Amino acid sequence: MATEPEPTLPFSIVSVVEDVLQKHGGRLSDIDFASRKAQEASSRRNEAASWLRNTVGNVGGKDMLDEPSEEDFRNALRSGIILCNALNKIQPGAVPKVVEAPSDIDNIPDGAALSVYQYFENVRNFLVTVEGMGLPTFEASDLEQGGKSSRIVNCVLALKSYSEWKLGGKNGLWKYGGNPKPPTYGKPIVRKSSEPFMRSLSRGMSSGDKDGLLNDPSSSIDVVSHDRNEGGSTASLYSLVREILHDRKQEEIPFIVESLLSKVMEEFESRVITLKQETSKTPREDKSPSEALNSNLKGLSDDEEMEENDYVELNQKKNNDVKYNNDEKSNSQLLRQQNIIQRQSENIQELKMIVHQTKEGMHFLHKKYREDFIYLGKHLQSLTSAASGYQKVLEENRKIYNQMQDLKGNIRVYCRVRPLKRQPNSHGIVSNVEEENISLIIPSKNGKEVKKTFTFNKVFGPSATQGEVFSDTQPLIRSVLDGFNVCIFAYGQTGSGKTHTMSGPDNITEETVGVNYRALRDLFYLSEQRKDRIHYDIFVQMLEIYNEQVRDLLVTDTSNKRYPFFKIRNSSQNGINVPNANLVPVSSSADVLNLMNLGQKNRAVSATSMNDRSSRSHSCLTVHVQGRELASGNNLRGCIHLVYLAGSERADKSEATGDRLKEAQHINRSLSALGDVISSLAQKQSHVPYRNSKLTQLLQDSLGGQAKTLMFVHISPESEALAETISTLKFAERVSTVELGASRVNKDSGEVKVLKEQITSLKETLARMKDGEFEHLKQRANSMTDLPKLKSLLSSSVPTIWTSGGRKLPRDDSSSLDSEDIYRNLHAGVNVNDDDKESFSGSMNRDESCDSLMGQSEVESKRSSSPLLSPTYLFATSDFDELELATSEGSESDLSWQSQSPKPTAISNAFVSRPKKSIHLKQAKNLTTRSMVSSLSPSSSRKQPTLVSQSRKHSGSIDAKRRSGNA
Ligand SMILES: Nc1ncnc2c1ncn2[C@@H]1O[C@H](COP(=O)(O)OP(=O)(O)OP(=O)(O)O)[C@@H](O)[C@H]1O
Repeated sequence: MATEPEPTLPFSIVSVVEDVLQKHGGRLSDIDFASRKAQEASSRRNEAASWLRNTVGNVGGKDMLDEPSEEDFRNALRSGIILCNALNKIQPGAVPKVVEAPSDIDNIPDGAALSVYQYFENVRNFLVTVEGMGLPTFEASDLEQGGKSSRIVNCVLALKSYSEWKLGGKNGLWKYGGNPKPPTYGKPIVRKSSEPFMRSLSRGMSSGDKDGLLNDPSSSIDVVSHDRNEGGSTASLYSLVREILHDRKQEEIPFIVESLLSKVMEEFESRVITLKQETSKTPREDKSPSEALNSNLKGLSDDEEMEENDYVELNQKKNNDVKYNNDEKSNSQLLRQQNIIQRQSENIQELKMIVHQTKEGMHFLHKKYREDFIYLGKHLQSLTSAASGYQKVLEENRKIYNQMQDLKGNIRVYCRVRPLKRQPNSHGIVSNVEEENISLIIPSKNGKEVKKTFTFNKVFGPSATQGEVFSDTQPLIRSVLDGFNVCIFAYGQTGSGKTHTMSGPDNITEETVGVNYRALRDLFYLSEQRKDRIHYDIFVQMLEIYNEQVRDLLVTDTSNKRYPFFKIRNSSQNGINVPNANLVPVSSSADVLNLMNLGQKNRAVSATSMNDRSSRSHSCLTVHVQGRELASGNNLRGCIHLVYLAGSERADKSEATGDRLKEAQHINRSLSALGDVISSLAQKQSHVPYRNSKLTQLLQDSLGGQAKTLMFVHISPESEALAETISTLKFAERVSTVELGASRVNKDSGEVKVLKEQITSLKETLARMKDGEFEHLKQRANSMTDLPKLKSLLSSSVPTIWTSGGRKLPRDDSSSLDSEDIYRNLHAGVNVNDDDKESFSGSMNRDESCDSLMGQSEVESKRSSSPLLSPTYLFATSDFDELELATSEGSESDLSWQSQSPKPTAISNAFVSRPKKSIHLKQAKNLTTRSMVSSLSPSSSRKQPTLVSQSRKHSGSIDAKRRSGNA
């Protein structure tokens, strides 16, 4: 069985003894040996007395005291009885006869001498026996006072030792010196003699023979044997011991040695305890670097974010530490550390794996993100292009929409017939109302009734609702928000229903509300619908033109009766022609209606004999729309004019005189100017006479160009209003058919025939010319069917050419003239006599309304110089018979003017020659009116060759027709 190697102490026993000797050696010399000796003697005596008492028991009725004094001890043993009994106990019969003490021993004083016999016999027997046993003895005198009680004690203790030896089962010869060990450390070592000890000690000291000391079995000081290999130390120890003991008495040495050994043991034990304590606390408090490293690594193991570099660094540190700890303990620690490192390595590998996976995940996400980004980019691109495409589509839609509006005609005329008033002796003249036609029953002089039909873009009968009337107006509102200018006129004789159409009746309901309100409602509704694309700002102006002066109707301070007049500036960039007038921002149709009410109050209204609400001025409500496209930032601007034209009644019927007559003249003049402008626009003339009236000047931006014009023409169905009705309808129809005729040129081959008839008419006119200057031209013209040739011929022959407006054109401008110009100027060259001028002046007052409707007012003075330009003339040329009937209820001067006018008659004759009913009425109106309007302004010369060439193709049929007509 393998034995555990004893742990090696970090200190030697020699060093302990040395330390004790050095510490306590000096003090040992001061020990009180006397007292120690007395103490020792007392202790031994007590031991002996105790043993005797236990062995012998009560002797003579007296027990041995536990701690007897020296005297008590001698007295108790003086009789020799106790001693003999004790000896007999150990060795029965050793003393065959013991002289007992007398029975009255209690009466004998302790110090009294016993009988000699007793004394001698017992003590002598005892001493002889003991001596025979080889035990120490004493002298009998020692039992007496002054004797050495120590020898008695030694004898008793020897006897005790013998007894114990014998009781231990030992037999044979007992030797007192055979007792090897002292009973305890604390008890003094009892030797029979100290000499052997001292001898052996001295011998060892003197000879240096350690064996002598070691071989002494009685020596209990064997500490040196442990240090026998410590040569130097042992020598110094000897010298120390010698120094301490050399002056001591023999009997003191055992005590000194005993004390020293006791101290040595104490010192040794304390050192061992200290060592144990240090050993037990060292693992906790004094960590080695490797242990500290382990702790660090453990901490790091918890940290999953430990960087690899840190780990390498720590690993190096650890390796260094491993080198530092190379003992077994360190090896175990190293093992633990290696385990930890292995775990850490595994953790790191795991972390690396996670990092790798995370990196791959991130890479994947990054790649996916890039793909998504690219996809989104493409998607966004497609969305952007789709959005821009959408914008383009919207723009295209807007263009198409407005082109469609254009195809309908930039100038559209709607006719509305008011319900017949229930008046006595009043009957209606409207016989029929269709989609685009209205027929009147016109009484003739001979009692026959003639049916006259007029054609418009739309005709609304008396039963038409407000909603139906507005339905065709609605598309124009959208155009306003698309950036177009729109102008809606309400035209007609006073009391014919203008206010009803535009505003509604007095008691307005949702159904009866007029065009104004509906248009504004749609305007705001559409602007609200478009607000995510376009932001609109909407402003309102309301102006009045009274006696050719412009007033602001949105003034709130009406205390000043003298309204300021405003100038019209058509050069403004923002489309606001009267910048000084109030321009009120609005956000709802209700705002506009409130402003309209204000304007209506401010409007100059005066009673007339025909209608107490008849207004004597034009009023114009203008809604300006400014939009900003949110996507592109583009701005657009549009406006809508809602125009109430003043009543167009004839001056004689309204019994106007004085101021009223002046008002009527201004009104008619401005209406005439409006007719001129519309006619010019319809013919696409390069010059449009906007500046001939405040009305046309104000509406300049909304008449012509991309602007859209809608005219509501109102007629009264009563027979009393026949003349006004016919005048109104003729003007309206001319406006309507002129525009539609222009758009139908390439569609209607029937026009070719009419154009050819125009040429024929020209030829016939020329034939009647008496002027010798043009005689040869007439002859040549008669032989010509090619207008360009005619034109070039005329331009080379005529030194000065006058336009319809009376402008004098230079010769080099003549190339721009067409056949109509030529035709017109041919007539302009005719001398008109004074009678003609007067008759014309007279006819103006007579038929002011007709004058205004015919559209010739550009230069008042030029009018008289060229009767051919008179509107009255133009009407007469188209349907002379009807006009004659219509105006038959007028003054005689009308008829006389017409009859006195030779040129209209000449022209009308040309048209009378053609069969009136041979062409569809509408077409006939269009063509006839076109021919008349053509006489006012030049048409496109580019179309002439085409028309002429067409005329050539059909010349045969025309000639045949003419021949049949003549026949
Ligand atoms: N389509 C219609 N249906 C029913 N009543 C109508 C219609 N048109 C006009 N009226 C009525 O005829 C009368 C005259 O109409 P309105 O006042 O509109 O004429 P006006 O042309 O505006 O006259 P003025 O030029 O004098 O202002 C009004 O009482 C009106 O209610």
